[in-house]
Amino acid sequence: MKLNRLDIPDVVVLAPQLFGDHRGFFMETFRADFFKEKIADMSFVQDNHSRSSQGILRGLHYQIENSQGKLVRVILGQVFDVAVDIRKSSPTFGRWIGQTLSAENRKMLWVPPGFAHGFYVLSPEAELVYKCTDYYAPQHERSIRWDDPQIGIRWPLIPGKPPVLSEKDENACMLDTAEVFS
Ligand SMILES: Cc1cn([C@H]2C[C@H](O)[C@@H](COP(=O)(O)OP(=O)(O)O[C@H]3O[C@@H](C)C(=O)[C@@H](O)[C@H]3O)O2)c(=O)[nH]c1=O
Repeated sequence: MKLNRLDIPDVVVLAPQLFGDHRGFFMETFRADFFKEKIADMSFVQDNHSRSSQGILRGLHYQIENSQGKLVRVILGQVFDVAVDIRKSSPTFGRWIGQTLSAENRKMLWVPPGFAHGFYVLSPEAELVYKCTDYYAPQHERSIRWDDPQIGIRWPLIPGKPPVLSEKDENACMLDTAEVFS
């Protein structure tokens, strides 16, 4: 597993080692010992899987209590995946990291607790799977606007494919009025 720390050091891109042969390929996508030693001493309690069509944007989501760390990968298609640091005391508060994750590049993004997460679908269809360090807690769910100018995410929007949002995400608030982490 190759590990690459990004401009926000807590956010990590992982690239599994691929073993290809005449049958196809094999790769390890998660090992608790590696994760604990190299990234964070946290355990995962929930796995999620979602499918979305091109132009769908989900985010920017977080849970203000039971904050979830998420280990995200794409098993079909391609997305632009984003983590935003919303820890008030962090030197990188309000900054974002974006990575293209695809079934082809097999990269994974580690979005730590204390970050908001979202993605925009670049391919005709995309399926995302992600492991979470805490359980879904709808009462603590929050959403920040994907296009908050204070955050300034440079989404690689496809011409003619403006982001399609859920009603919850349409009504999301800006970072300056959002509940954030201390
Ligand atoms: C997230 C989630 C949703 N649900 C249900 C609630 C709802 O009826 C349906 C769809 O939920 P949502 O609209 O919140 O799904 P979605 O917009 O895909 O929400 C997800 O977005 C990405 C960006 C994340 O980071 C995730 O943590 C999660 O917030 O699924 C669960 O049962 N368990 C879960 O863990």
